[in-house]
Amino acid sequence: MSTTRGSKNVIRPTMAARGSMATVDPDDMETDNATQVEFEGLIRRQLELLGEDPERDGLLKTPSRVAKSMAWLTRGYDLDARQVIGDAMFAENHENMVMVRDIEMYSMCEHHMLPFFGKVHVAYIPNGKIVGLSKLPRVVEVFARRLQVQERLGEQIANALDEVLQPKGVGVVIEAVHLCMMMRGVEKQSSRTITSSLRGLFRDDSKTRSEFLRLAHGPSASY
Ligand SMILES: Nc1nc2c(ncn2[C@@H]2O[C@H](COP(=O)(O)OP(=O)(O)OP(=O)(O)O)[C@@H](O)[C@H]2O)c(=O)[nH]1
Ligand SMILES: [Zn+2]
Repeated sequence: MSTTRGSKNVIRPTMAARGSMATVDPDDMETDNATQVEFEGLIRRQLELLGEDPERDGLLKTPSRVAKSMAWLTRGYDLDARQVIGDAMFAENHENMVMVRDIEMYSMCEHHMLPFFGKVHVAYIPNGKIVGLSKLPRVVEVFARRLQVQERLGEQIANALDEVLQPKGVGVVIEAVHLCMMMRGVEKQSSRTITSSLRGLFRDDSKTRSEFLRLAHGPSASY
């Protein structure tokens, strides 16, 4: 389950941003100076090609802001699902479905590098061990924070949970809107894309599949 960008020169998030995603300052990005300078140069050139003046006051810090922002938005390349789950797996004989639904997700489509975002519903049936609930949204982050397509995002989440938890089944449903279909191109404002990735009993057992899809698509609770 190799998930890193490798050793190439890339703008990268800090160790803190990789390990503890909830608390890190998005501006707190580490990178080697040469990579940062090169990236900022590209953004400055992009501004010029857009007919802008990169020296005007409002744009002076934009290349550096964009570099930090992109490092943050793609930090999933430096994360690994197995590491994120760590040892938060506990022996437990729970034989029914466990589901965390309505997990907020922000990603970027690899075709236009525009955001797509929405909700992810993740469920599994344990096989002798359960996982810390917070780890399911963390695994979503590992794969969402990259250049993606929605279908692959769901498959990668399902594969990672299947591999690490070895459960009786896994189900992942993603409901998302794509800005590349809203603010440009076909300009459809209310269409949503729904994908599902099913493994084990979720794929092979119709009752399990129905229960999962009913729970995933049912109304959200309001607390
Ligand atoms: N399957 C899939 N397609 C996506 C996703 N995100 C964006 N796309 C699509 O990628 C396709 C790229 O098509 P192209 O014809 O190469 O690009 P384009 O001319 O910009 O396409 P339009 O968006 O139709 O203007 C578009 O149909 C997008 O809607 C995704 O997550 N999954
Ligand atoms: Zn797109």
